[in-house]
Amino acid sequence: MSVVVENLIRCAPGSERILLSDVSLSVESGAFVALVGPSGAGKTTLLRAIAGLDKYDSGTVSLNGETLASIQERAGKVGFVFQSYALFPHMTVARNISFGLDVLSKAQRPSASEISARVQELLDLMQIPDLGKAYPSRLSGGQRQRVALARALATRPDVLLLDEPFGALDPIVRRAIRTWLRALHDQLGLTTILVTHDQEEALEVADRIVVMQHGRIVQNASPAQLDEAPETAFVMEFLGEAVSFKGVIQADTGLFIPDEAGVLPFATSCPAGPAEAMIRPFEIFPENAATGGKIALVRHGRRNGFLHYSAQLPERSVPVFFPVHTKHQSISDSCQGLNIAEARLFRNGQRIV
Ligand SMILES: Nc1ncnc2c1ncn2[C@@H]1O[C@H](COP(=O)(O)OP(=O)(O)OP(=O)(O)O)[C@@H](O)[C@H]1O
Repeated sequence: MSVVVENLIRCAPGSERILLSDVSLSVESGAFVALVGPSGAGKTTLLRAIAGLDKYDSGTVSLNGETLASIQERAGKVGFVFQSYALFPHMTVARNISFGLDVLSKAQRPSASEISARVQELLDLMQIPDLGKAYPSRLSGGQRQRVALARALATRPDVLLLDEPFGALDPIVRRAIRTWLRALHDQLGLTTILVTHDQEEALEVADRIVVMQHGRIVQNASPAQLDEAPETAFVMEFLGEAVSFKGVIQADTGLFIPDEAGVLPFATSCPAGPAEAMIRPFEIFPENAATGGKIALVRHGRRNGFLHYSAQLPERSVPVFFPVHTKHQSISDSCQGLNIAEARLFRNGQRIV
């Protein structure tokens, strides 16, 4: 089921403060979209608007081309899960899962035996087949979140909205559960929108990443496009560690000339003028690595699949990462200059092309 948001505007109740500023977003049926951005960017506000939980001042939200104005109309089509598991502590796991079905009107409600079969099917799907009779207090964080997901899926929604569902889980469980969630999304043919603070999580599970800032969408792209061509310096920094070098693009030579000594110029087809080159530490290449070079390379250790070094420039040191399979011996303790030709170029915070 596709989700289309058009020109959504929402002000804080009773004030002029804009929470969503003309937001438009189109999510294809079957897509897995991650909404990312700094705290207060408007991610939850947008998700709640899509869920029909909050009113907005203008704009439309449609599901499969149909504008739906209230949560009642959306019940069953949209399932949502929040960070706080919000399970009812006095109900068993099975009752928690069937809650959305139990509260349906008599005409809509499946029979008791259909409900219990559905609950068991969901417990199996969530890989917690034996927990139906347990109470939430007995469950681990990961199990509770699976129950919350099962509850959201009980009405067989087409759209799944997730607001930081894994925020409270430890990193190992978090990694396992997100891989499993992506498989579940594919298996059930859902359209999923996930709000997350974890950029790595977003890049790993989503087909598209929507970056929000100040109540607006600043970029909506595939993970590869976002990495290759971030629209703004903010997006570049937000999605991972980045090093910035100020400089100027020369009209006559077509070279970006960095201000700092020890950083090598590189050719660009971008228009001349002042610019900022931004690059990931693993894209920086120490040129003419040799003992006795001008720039010392200091090893710090190994993290996230990279050997972490810093290059000691005259005014500051900058991180330089090498893939872990790089042989120690082949990394010299100094170099003649840093090659930053892989950098993206920005002017006034906007990428120049
Ligand atoms: N009902 C409300 N009344 C007034 N301000 C609100 C209301 N709901 C949200 N806000 C404000 O709107 C802004 C966006 O909030 P929102 O929760 O959508 O951000 P977010 O991107 O989800 O942030 P986080 O990552 O911290 O959850 C915040 O500044 C928040 O204080």
